[in-house]
Amino acid sequence: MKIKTALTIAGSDSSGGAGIQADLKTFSAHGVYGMSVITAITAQNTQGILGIQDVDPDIIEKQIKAIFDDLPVNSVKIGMVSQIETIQAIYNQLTRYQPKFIVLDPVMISKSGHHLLKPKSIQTLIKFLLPLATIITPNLPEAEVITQKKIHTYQDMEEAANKIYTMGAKNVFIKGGHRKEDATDILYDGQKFIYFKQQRIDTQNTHGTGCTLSSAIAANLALGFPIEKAVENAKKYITIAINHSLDIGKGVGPTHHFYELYQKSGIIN
Ligand SMILES: Nc1ncnc2c1ncn2[C@@H]1O[C@H](COP(=O)(O)OP(=O)(O)O)[C@@H](O)[C@H]1O
Ligand SMILES: Cc1ncc(COP(=O)(O)OP(=O)(O)O)c(N)n1
Repeated sequence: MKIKTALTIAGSDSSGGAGIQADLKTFSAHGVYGMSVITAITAQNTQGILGIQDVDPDIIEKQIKAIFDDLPVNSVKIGMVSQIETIQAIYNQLTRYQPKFIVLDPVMISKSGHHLLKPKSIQTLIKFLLPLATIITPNLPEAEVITQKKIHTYQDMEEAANKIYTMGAKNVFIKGGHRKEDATDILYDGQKFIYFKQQRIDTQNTHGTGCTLSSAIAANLALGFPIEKAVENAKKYITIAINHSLDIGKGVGPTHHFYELYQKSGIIN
């Protein structure tokens, strides 16, 4: 069997629950070979973020170049991009190498309330990275920022998906993890809205859910699944990962990436 590969371009989370660490665990659980470009180092745990150090844009470009000049890349996931210079570095290299699939998680603010994207960089992300996306995966607050409109109902989620689609993303997946009623997400491919219905799981341990979901989509695209099936599989994956989330640390614990769980579930062979 030919090995499939995925690249995450994201920030490091020292506590291992989100960012690069969650992405690589997710790739591994799918049997996909993971590679990483680190955009920023966060000193982070289940309680919050103590500090952020951005990586020099030049070394970000070199990390991307080092990978694409040597290794096959079946899909790319983009997470925390932090600042304008980082976005430009990623844009320069991805337009050069043109990977087939780009999953863009427009990470803005962590659950603990810290800015992971400087507010003045939002328009740069929308202008440069959004049009490169095979699929963009905003949570509700991120979709509200991108569309500049409040979202309460399913109808609002559909309207936001439609608006973000017109901005240039080929598919839009609005995540409902911040809904009170349920955790239903909606995918829009420019023609139809597909609902991924899910009851809320009663747990406080949801650190890294967005990172896990977006990297699971990237893993499924790398494995060759079409977009709708890739999202369906990823939604199953995140639901199992939250169901088995870990009560570790003093705050919001992380999701669990346990290869055998996914094998037993039938999502992964
Ligand atoms: N309590 C929960 N129960 C079930 N699914 C959840 C829960 N919280 C989040 N999810 C799911 O996790 C995925 C990530 O969503 P979300 O938590 O909104 O992302 P983010 O981490 O970017 O804020 C979505 O599929 C969402 O529906
Ligand atoms: C380094 C890093 N990247 C992204 C996030 C945000 O992760 P997310 O999956 O949205 O989870 P929460 O932080 O909201 O729990 C992060 N925290 N750190």
